[in-house]
Amino acid sequence: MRHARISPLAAFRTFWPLVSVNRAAVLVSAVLLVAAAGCDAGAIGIVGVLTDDVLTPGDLTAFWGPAALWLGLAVAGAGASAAGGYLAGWTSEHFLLGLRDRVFQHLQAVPPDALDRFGTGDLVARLTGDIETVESLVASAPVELITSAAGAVVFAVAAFWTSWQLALITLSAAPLIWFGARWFGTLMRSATRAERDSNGRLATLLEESLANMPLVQAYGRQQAERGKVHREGRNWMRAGLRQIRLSSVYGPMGELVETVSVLAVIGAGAWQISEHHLSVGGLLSFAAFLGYLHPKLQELGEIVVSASSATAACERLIEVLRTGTVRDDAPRPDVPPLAEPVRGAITFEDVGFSYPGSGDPVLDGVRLDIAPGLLVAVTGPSGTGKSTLGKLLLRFHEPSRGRILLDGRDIAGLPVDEVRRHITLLPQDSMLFDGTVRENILYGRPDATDADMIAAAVAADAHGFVSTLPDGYDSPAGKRGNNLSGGQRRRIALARAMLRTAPVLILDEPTAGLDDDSTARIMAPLRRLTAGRTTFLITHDLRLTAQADLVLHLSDGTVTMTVPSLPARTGPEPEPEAA
Ligand SMILES: Nc1ncnc2c1ncn2[C@@H]1O[C@H](COP(=O)(O)OP(=O)(O)OP(=O)(O)O)[C@@H](O)[C@H]1O
Repeated sequence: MRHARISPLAAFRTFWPLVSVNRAAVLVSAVLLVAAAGCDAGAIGIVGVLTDDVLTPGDLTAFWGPAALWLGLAVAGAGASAAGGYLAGWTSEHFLLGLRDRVFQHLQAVPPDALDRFGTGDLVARLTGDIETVESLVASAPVELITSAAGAVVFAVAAFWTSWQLALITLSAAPLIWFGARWFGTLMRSATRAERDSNGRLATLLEESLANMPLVQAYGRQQAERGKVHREGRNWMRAGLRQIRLSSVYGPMGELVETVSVLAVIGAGAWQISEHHLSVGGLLSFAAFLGYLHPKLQELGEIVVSASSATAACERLIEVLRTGTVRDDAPRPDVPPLAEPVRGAITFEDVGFSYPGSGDPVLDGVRLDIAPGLLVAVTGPSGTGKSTLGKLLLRFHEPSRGRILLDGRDIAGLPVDEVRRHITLLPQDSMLFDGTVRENILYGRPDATDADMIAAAVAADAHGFVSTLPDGYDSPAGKRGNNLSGGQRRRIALARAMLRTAPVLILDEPTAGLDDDSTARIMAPLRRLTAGRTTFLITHDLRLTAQADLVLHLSDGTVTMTVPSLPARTGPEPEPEAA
């Protein structure tokens, strides 16, 4: 798979405006770090003075002035370095937090199926490792670049001031370091891209394998799963080793260049001293400047290398940010806001839909007119578009043609949040969170009172079993609700849906996977939930179809509508269990 390639500068321009960074903090930290480098340079200059004025003549009285100045510079340098370093770190951490929030916010607006192509583990890798790498390029690298470049300039000027001939010899290595860094940067970038992609694939594999552990163990497939994890782990290791090989060559190559340059300086310095163009103190100062200048040049080279390799992570994040979100323009002026209370009348006007990238229409010219409060069973063979109908209602996707109306308003012209506020989805998978039972029920309406919550649990036939849990509503549901049985999870999900007061309901196979007893237990709560709400009940279960006011049968993209032979909502509404 080919990836869009971007330069470090383009990556910086993409990500820098995404997060509001405290620019004053960036500037102050850079100034402080440059000041620290200035103090170091000043202190080194004093080495030469001490050598020539104190050590060579053996004059202790000349020691105290330069010594006090050196100490003062050391204290000021340490203070500036500590404050500048902290401020730079503070900016980086805030940038990281802001960028992760921003990318996560984008993901929340992407239709759920569009996220599937990444895989959960890979998305986690992008939101953690890749974001940190982007931070290193966009927030940390500019400060490092400014301070290293300023440090290099300060020490280079000081070196020129001491001996311009020796300084020229030293700086002749700079172009070598620069081109070397560019070349290594290109190699590191492709190595990093391979490493990040492999990391994402391994994370997805691990996530899937761990989530499916009951199946893996029950089918005795542990060895096969171990094999898959090992193979992907080996790919990751190889990609990591390629990075290590490159960086282990880059460091020593820089040191080699430095050694050659130092030897040349010592030789030329010795010749200058013999010609009386330079004092021993001057050569010592120069050597000390060199000791500081070379690391700065090396740092600049490393910034070039790591900036190039960081673009690989930038590309992976840009892929996420370019994944299309649900269109949520400003409300269309021709669509008046919904009149409260929303009744839940649903109309499909000649609706057609194809998934992006697949030519065949899933729905083709669907026309429906559903009066408020009707229970509509949606049936049809697998893959005929029953769930797709619900996704269009929730605006996870937009119809390719036609319109969907809620109480006569085109939902495409209303804010997405407004549409979803009036629709409750009860997905096939109960989707509980790792919190308490209370938190899971209140997810439907966080500001509901305890009395409302308990009333919803009673109506969902959940109150009885919740009361027997050790901590009642404060008992942990476990990861994905694992502390509860399948039927109990379903009833908690029902209570959560009950708490929402939305007039439209989408139930996706509410009895799938439940045995007869559990199905029988949720029938009455289901009828209470659907009462008075326009309900789309996606189901293959004939017991549920028989309860409906209308049955929609999907086939070949079109819909036929029938009235079930057994009229449904007749007879008294079943009473909820006693609280
Ligand atoms: N995200 C997607 N991208 C591409 N095609 C999709 C996507 N989701 C579903 N489809 C295709 O659209 C068609 C309708 O899918 P949908 O899930 O709506 O069917 P369904 O009637 O609900 O099936 P089932 O009864 O098996 O749940 C199927 O052919 C499916 O392969």
